[in-house]
Amino acid sequence: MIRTIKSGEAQRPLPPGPRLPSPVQTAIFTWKRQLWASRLREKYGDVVALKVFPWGPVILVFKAEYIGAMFGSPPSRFHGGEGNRVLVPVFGEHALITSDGDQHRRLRKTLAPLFGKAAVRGYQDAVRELTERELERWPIGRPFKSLDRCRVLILDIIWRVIFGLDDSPDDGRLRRLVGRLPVVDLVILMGLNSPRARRFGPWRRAAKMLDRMDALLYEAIERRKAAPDLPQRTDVLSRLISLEGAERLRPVEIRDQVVTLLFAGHEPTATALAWTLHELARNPRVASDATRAALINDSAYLEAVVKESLRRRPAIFESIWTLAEDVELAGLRLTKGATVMPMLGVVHSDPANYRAPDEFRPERFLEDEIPPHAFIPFGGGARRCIGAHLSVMQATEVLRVLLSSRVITTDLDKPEEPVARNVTISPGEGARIIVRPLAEIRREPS
Ligand code: HEM
Repeated sequence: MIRTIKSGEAQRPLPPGPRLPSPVQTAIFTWKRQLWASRLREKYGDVVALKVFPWGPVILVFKAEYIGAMFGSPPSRFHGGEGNRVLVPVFGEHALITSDGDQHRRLRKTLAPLFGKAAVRGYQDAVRELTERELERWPIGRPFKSLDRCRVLILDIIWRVIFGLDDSPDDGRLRRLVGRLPVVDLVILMGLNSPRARRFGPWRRAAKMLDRMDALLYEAIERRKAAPDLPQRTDVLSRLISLEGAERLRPVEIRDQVVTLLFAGHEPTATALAWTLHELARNPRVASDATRAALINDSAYLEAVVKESLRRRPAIFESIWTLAEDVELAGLRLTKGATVMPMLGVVHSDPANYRAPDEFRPERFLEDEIPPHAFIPFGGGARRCIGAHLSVMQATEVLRVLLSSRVITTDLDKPEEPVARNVTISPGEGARIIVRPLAEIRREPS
């Protein structure tokens, strides 16, 4: 299904695709890719070519089987780091997400244990404590955008995971700055990549904020290096600082990993959690089963709710990889240098993979057999999301705390429109919900 071919054997023109001018394709892809992807598949098949700025030729892959073959490829065939070059001005040259080859392998080996299942269990109590604290701030009985509150909560959690309980005083300056940085905005990212644009308007402001963030971050690294309790600390920063021998990281490498984990860990997780609340507010039967599960500590059902939400409402719709050699994929010959995007979100709504894919039915993750490579919200292969366990655990714990004391509904009649917001696909109204105490609902006559 996929094999390397000799240079020069690759096919021109590209696989089939629309003939619209590149700026039009860029605009539709940037803002409406979710809707467009299904139509493109219907019209052109399982592998489609587009022309999208800043990548140029882009190959979209829709079929689980082909995407599975890509995930099974050696990392030398597809370069995820090259596909993510646009992130370099923010995440840095040495970040896991912008690296390929030996650097990527080495960083992955270092970082993966910090986010494995065992390590993630160690963060569970912190997630519960921070959720309880955050829920006190949620209004009762009136609608609000839960996405905004999920962002605050998830930043609290990821902050605690990375920095631990920080007793060194920097007056919260770094934290406030990170909360305000607009750097995962695609337009800002593109401008930051251009030395000319960096001198003007919003890009100049973003570049200055980044410089300020770096200065505070390097100060935090130095302070932590000198902390007397460094050997006992279990937070990610302390563990990165304490690495020794061949694993030792330079300050710039520590900086790049911390920034990556902060930003890559924040927005997608907050968006995924908000989508889960959006779905629960519209599916009273599932919400009631989930409440029962929260009250009797049935983690399996709560986790199935989280997975079903990741399936039905994928926060990240595609991976972005660069083809590092000429290959033949599904009989099509593709040229080295092309950008190839496994369309994760399309696989999740494919009737070939799921019965009644538009239904929100967590039971499918407990009862049905999910075909290989059909559930891929975190990508796969050598570039699979390093925060996958952490994200699922966080959302499961948030549901456990939330649903054991509160009920969620909404005042909107229709599901919210999915909108492309930076790198994520998020609910158009910010996942507007109404929260009421569970005790109050239970007293109401049925
Ligand atoms: C629901 C939440 C999340 C979703 C949907 C998500 C999704 C993804 C996807 C699809 C990729 C693969 C990109 C590719 O194929 O190149 C990825 C990579 C990555 N994610 Fe996540 N992510 C989430 C949460 C997190 C969290 C909590 C962290 C960190 C604590 C994180 C850190 C990363 C990093 C560092 C990579 C790059 C991995 C590599 O290149 O080797 N993500 N994520």
